[in-house]
Amino acid sequence: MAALKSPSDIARETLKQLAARRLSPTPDNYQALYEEIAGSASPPAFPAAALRGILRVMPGQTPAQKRLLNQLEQAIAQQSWSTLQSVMVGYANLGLTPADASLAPTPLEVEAAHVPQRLALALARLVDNTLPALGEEDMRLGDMATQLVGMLRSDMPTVADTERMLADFGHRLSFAAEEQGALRTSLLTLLHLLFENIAALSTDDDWLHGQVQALLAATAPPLNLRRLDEVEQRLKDVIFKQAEAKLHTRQAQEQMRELLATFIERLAQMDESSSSYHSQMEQCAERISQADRLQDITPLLEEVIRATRAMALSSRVARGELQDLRERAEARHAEIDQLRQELDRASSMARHDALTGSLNRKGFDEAVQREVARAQRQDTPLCIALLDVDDFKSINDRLGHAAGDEALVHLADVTRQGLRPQDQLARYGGEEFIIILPDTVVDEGVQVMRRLQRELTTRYFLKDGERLLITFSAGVAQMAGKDDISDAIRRADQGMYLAKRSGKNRVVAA
Ligand SMILES: Nc1nc2c(ncn2[C@@H]2O[C@H](COP(=O)(O)OP(=O)(O)OP(=O)(O)O)[C@@H](O)[C@H]2O)c(=O)[nH]1
Repeated sequence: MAALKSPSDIARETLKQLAARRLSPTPDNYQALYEEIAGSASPPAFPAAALRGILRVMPGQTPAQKRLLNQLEQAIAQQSWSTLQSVMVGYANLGLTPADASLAPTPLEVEAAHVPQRLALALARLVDNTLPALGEEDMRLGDMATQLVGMLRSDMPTVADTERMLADFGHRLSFAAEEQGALRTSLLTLLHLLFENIAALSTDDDWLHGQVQALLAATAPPLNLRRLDEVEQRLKDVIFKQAEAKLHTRQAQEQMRELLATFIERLAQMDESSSSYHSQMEQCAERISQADRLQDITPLLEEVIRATRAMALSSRVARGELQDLRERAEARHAEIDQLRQELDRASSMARHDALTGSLNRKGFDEAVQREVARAQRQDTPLCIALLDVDDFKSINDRLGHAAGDEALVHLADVTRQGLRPQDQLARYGGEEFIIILPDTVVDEGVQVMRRLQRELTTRYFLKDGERLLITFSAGVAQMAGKDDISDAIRRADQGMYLAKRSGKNRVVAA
């Protein structure tokens, strides 16, 4: 700008500049501008010392704050008012305008704004696992879960989205869970009413009454699958007993009716034949008393013999009919026995092994199907371990079959206690057990089995004061991809066979 001589020119120019620079017309601004235009005052010194003092107390914990502190240091070093200005604006905008290009988040900030992948996947699994328990009544909840799981399994889900969607889902879930709780309670109430009703119908049957009382006790919360299994079995017994009682009553009534009808008919016949027999006898006796000659008596005697034979025949027929009735009653008895055997077969189809309380083959088949589906849905590993007690025959031979049974119960107890709640133990054959290990890779599965072996060395099986060490050989196999589970079981079996062959009390990964 050319030097201006007259003060009025300088004053005019100062007013123009105030407007041009959009500065407030304060006395300070006017004076500073006037001196600048007149060239009379030197530019103010840069307050580096004061700014350094401020620098020392400025916060610098977060990555963004550290970056701004660096800029402030540079501004002081370069005595740059514009850098200083951008630092101050940066501080003022911290947390307000992350989208501002000058405040673009650093990689660390980006990471902090996203949910770590492992946590996101664990959350997705948690949401997935809650759904079966909630039924399918609430479609909206299902949709929300699908969206939430989809977001959690996407690339870098943000904390903000996760927080918002989890809060919405949690809100809806609390309603659904409350509803499920109420449903459960009212179903249980209905079940109890049903049981009480059965009890009321069978006041004269002590056995049935006892069973119903046991059912009522077994269906009191907390419930679990095993107790429900017992309930199922008891209920089958009760139903059978009811059916049997009904059948018995009907058969007994029928037999009574038949017997009564036959009896009356026989009685009438007997009465008829015996009264005609009697009158015939009386007539014969009369005629015999009047007969003087033997040849007159002979035909009368023949008549007596004929009448007596007819009488005997009619009694034989009556006896035959009664015999036939008895045979029919026995045949019905055999039918009832057959029904009872069928019930026993049906009961053995329940899910648990009666001796050890672990799952039986049917229970295992159901459980493994569930776990395979879950592993495939969630893309998690699944292991199968097959174990067979070593030299079990010698325990039986030496201590008896009952002691062998107790040893199996001991092994099942120790095994169950050494496993996680989500692992499942099943009795696969006589002294052979199978374990489902969800979320487990083969090396971990082998470790689990070795830990069980160690556990058995510290917890002896005690029989009549004798401490017996029970050992087992095991094979462990991991289900691969979309494998058929029977492949994994077959491999585990091969592993177990190898463990036996290589000296027993071993675990082999297959
Ligand atoms: N007490 C009892 N014994 C059973 C039961 N189921 C099977 N067994 C017996 O278990 C024994 C298994 O014998 P083996 O197959 O020769 O096996 P082992 O003696 O354990 O020999 P290795 O398997 O080679 O270690 C047989 O004698 C069966 O009768 C059961 O429920 N209770």
